[in-house]
Amino acid sequence: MLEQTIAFLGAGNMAEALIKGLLRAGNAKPESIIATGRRGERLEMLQRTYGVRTTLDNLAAVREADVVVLSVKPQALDKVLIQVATAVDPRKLIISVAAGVPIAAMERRLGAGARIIRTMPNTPSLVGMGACALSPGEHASEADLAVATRIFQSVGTTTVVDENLLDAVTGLSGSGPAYIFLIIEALSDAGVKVGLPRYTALKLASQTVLGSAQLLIETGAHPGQLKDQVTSPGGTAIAGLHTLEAGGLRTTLINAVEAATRRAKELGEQFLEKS
Ligand SMILES: NC(=O)C1=CN([C@@H]2O[C@H](COP(=O)(O)OP(=O)(O)OC[C@H]3O[C@@H](n4cnc5c(N)ncnc54)[C@H](OP(=O)(O)O)[C@@H]3O)[C@@H](O)[C@H]2O)C=CC1
Ligand SMILES: O=C(O)[C@@H]1CCC=N1
Repeated sequence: MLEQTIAFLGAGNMAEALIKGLLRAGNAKPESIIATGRRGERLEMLQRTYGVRTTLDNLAAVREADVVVLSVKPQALDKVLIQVATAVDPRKLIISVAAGVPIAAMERRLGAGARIIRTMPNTPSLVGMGACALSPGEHASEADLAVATRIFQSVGTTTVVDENLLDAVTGLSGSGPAYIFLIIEALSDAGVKVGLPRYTALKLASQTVLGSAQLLIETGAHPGQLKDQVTSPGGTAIAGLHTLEAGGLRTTLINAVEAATRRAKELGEQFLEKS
């Protein structure tokens, strides 16, 4: 159980996933969580559902908190940092989930000694299956990293990476759920095309993605080896794979991750230009 009071500035999708995970894992008490936002009705819903404290006042939340999670959109972050900077001191740990925004840019607003950990989680955190990478800033201690790791381990797996790799993480696992949902939707459409009822197709497509990932993780085998196990000589899978290769699926996925990584860098540059 974390003893700290944790404030989530901007209680949207990511913050809710983390709040839910922390409570479900028994890692935090509802009364030690404060969620902020702009809309009263959203905050009321969070209070009703999770029993957490809420406020429209970011500054008041930061004053009370030991750990501050910056969970607004990158475009809204600068304004929030300016708003709360006077209440941030070296006793508080700052955790950012904002895509693209560099630690140095946040330090510029919060003071050079600020203890910051920049992270990149993803939305499967909502069901405890997230993948999060964390990058500690210069002034964050080992204990800070342990606290942040504990928070994100409540909703999935964690990895520590150098900050210069976080945009790549954003392109791969941060944005990745969107790619996978598109693939599942497309596979379901394909199932319907070959005659399956929609519900059956969606169920089979989702379980195939889940099961394949689980098989890969549990066996530790190379994906190529597992692919070969599905692929009989002259069989059905190789016919499908040939079509995917002809359609450039690998290149398309590589291009997608590269484009999302580039976009994360752009968001960081835009933040630096404006701040
Ligand atoms: N969604 C994802 O897949 C991922 C998102 N992230 C990062 O997480 C962060 C949040 O994203 P996400 O949760 O999806 O976005 P949401 O839009 O769901 O949440 C952002 C929340 O911030 C609130 N907000 C906006 N301005 C302020 C303000 N000035 N003070 C307090 N609250 C404010 C919004 O309230 P209102 O609705 O009232 O405006 C909203 O509830 C982003 O920085 C994003 O880069 C990281 C990994 C994955
Ligand atoms: O699209 C976005 O900006 C966010 C960041 C990572 C995933 N979604």
